[in-house]
Amino acid sequence: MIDGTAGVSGHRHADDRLLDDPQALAERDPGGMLRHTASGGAQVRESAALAAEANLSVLADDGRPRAVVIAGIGTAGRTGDVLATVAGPRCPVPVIAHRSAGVPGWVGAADVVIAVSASGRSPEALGAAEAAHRRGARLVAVGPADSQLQSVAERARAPFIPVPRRAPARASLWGLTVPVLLAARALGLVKVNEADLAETAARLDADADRCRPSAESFVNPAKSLALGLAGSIPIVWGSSPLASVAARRFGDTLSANARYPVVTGALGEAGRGRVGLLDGVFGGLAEGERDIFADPDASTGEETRLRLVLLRDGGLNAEDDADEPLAVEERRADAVQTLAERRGVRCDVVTAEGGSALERLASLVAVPDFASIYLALAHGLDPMAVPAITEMKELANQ
Ligand SMILES: O=P(O)(O)OC[C@H]1O[C@](O)(CO)[C@@H](O)[C@@H]1O
Repeated sequence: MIDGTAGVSGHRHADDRLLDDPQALAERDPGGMLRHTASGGAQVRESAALAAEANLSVLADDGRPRAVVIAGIGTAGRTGDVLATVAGPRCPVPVIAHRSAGVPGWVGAADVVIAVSASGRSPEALGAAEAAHRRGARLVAVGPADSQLQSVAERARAPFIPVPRRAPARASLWGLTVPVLLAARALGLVKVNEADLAETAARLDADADRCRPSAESFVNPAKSLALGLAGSIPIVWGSSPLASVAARRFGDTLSANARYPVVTGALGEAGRGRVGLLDGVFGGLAEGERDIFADPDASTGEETRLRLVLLRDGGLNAEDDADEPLAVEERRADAVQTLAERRGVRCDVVTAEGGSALERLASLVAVPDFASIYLALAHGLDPMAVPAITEMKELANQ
């Protein structure tokens, strides 16, 4: 064994039969990542109720802030990106996701800091909460009850939303996101109403049902997405700012759960540069040399290829509320699909559904979340325990 691989197990090639064996799935998922991920709808309802009990209305006492900083790392940091995209380009104040300890130098009494941590003890969220308090900024904190973050919030007399801890943090995206959105709503910065929350929760429930372990690969969109990605280098592009947040989230879960390298981002940006990947060693050049008669079971792993996942916003956002005209986003998404087809690069498309921005985001996140777990399981990897993260923390002494 190579030094440092203790605790690392799994197999290089995905075993697709595992995915249709519910007992094997359960054995390989001892921490219950599938179960935790299926709780997205329940997390939305629970966090909405917890936020209603916290006194968020005090946030509005000092009027509209100059800026809102969402401080946290990993999944907690992603909630800042979600807020920025749900608030949209018409948001009257800057919404900034901040991922290092402390707060930006300009933060002061005119600003609001939302500190988020699934464990309630990340140095980034704690450092930001302390700094916000010192500088007289309005503070809101989101984390588990009785955590260090709660103590800082109490010292600062700041609202605290006690979101129950689910390990790992990436299984808590919805539980952490909803309080952030509701804090911003109390400040008058986003329009998220009770119906949006209920519909988002229902959407997450329905997707969890479609992606349940007992649903076989040919009817289960997450299992088929996972099997399509197996052995590839995934490229995940979002057609709109909202879809690009979902793309980055898929990058988080593909890396942490399935341990796949992945390129993610916004199609608008990719179209001016990274789209060139489709022509390269893992794209058109590999596809051009592919022997279509070769036995796929005899694969050596040397023919690693790109697989494009396109997250399309579906054309539901009102044009006057968007960064770019919808038609431009749609044309770009059609164009990249054509490009991939011309080069033989396979492409999966997930199209957003639902009325509100939050529900559309949920519809782009849910199936990929499950797919990342099924991909891990097909490789015999425990999607929850990531030895490299633990080892990294130990070595860096965090
Ligand atoms: O949400 P927390 O507990 O502050 O942790 C931040 C990040 O650090 C990790 O625990 C990894 O160390 C991630 O799982 C998490 O998203």
